[in-house]
Amino acid sequence: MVLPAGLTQYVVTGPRNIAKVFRAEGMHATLSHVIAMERSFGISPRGLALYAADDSGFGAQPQPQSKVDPENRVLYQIHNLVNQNLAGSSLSVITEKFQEFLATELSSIEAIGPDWTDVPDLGEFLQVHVMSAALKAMFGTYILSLNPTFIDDFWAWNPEMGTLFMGLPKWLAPSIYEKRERVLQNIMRWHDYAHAHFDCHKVADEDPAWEPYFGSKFSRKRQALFSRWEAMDKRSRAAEDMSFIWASNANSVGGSIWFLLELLLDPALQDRMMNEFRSAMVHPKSSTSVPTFNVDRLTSGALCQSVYAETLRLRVAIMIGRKAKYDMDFSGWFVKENETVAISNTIEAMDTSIWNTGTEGDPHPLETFWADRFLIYPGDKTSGPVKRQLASENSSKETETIEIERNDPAPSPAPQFSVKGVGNSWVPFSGGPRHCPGRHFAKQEMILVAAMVMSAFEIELKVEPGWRPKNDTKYFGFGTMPPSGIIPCRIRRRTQIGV
Ligand code: HEM
Repeated sequence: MVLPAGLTQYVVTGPRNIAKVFRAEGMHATLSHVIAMERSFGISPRGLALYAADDSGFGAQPQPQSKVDPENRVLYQIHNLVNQNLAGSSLSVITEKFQEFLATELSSIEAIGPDWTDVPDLGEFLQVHVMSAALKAMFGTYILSLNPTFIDDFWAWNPEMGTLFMGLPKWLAPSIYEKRERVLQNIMRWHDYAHAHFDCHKVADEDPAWEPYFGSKFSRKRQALFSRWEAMDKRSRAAEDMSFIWASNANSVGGSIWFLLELLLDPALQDRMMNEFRSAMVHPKSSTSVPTFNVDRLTSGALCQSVYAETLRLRVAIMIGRKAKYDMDFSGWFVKENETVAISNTIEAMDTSIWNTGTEGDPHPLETFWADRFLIYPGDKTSGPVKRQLASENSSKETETIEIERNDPAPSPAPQFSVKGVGNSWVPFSGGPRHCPGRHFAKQEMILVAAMVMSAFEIELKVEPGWRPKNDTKYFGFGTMPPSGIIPCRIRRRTQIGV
């Protein structure tokens, strides 16, 4: 495996071994987070020293051998803050604002009216509008109004994130470092302005849930937390926010592009999906404005969830690193204390001994997208994510314990979404104490984007018959791989929303 100098790792495979890695007690997170902060996000030397000194782990209690002052548990404290605020009522505010901004953004694209308009690249169209709405929801409107090129600058730097991580020196690629610098300078400009106009410590119940300077209360809490450490100078605060903006946008926007593409490539799937979208639609203010949705209803739709899960199964390729705290046994393979291991979500996602690959008459190889892979149809033993033989083993175990009451209602004919039996094989968000804290928002964002765009617009891809997009493997190992190349299409506004 190609790694930055000094890092060697073993790749751990199989659900039982994956579960062992995710269990907190035997594993540290690796240095890769600190390496990324230095190389990809350009943290200052002082900030880097603060991060590198944090050997306390991600548990609520610091590691017993940890030497860092509990006050300086920077990695744990930032992780914890994100985890607490990207769930529950704090997340609801952000999601609400995301919908509001995306609806306004899509409603006001003047170039697209009732007649077809050529759009050179669907990917770029979504990168601009989805990122704009997500940034404003999370961080307020000034981050963009002060930096009109922010979104272009971000997407110009994004493909180089991995190259920087691998340690490419500045003298060999000064232009890549300039791209990184532009994003950092944009964030610093926004931080200066926001701090000059609003007190980031205003995070009490009576303080606004959202304002235009910092955006969400969560964003203010981040700034207030950073201000506790002297070493978190201007550049380090900007680098930390840049890492967050990357973690959220590079992954979710790529996922949103794929979700929408799968619908556009399959008209029958599109019809089925529109039914789920319509049942969760909150009617728009006017016949041409973009509708918003009841997010809980929308994201609990069985087909929506299956398409979302299948999209991430196929399009996310991440290497999740951990370091052994003591000698460990993985099904007869031994890893010594302090050696590093990695999990590849792609290896697990392609394991034919675990996953359902369809039937002889209706095959669905794991390399291909199957919208129904995560759906269990009542009475159909060939359905569901788990390979048939394993599924019947699981269900015979269940029938031993579940007694059916005589008056039980007949089973619903509707399919149910399920990840039962593939929990440690579907791991695009990692797991254990470092489970991606943005996973709830990522799911909402991807499904909302498809629902809002498809309800407001008709889109026709301008591609050769039989064209299938491919993953851009430049991003392999770093998260969601967007489709490679451009996706020309034409778009027009629906005259009747959602129909
Ligand atoms: C499809 C979308 C996404 C995927 C596949 C994804 C995946 C991941 C993975 C695999 C990790 C590393 C966990 C580890 O080291 O074990 C991670 C970390 C992280 N993700 Fe996500 N993510 C996504 C969306 C988001 C979103 C939308 C946000 C924020 C709104 C977010 C915020 C973060 C943060 C802050 C971390 C670092 C956590 C820490 O160091 O404690 N992610 N993500």
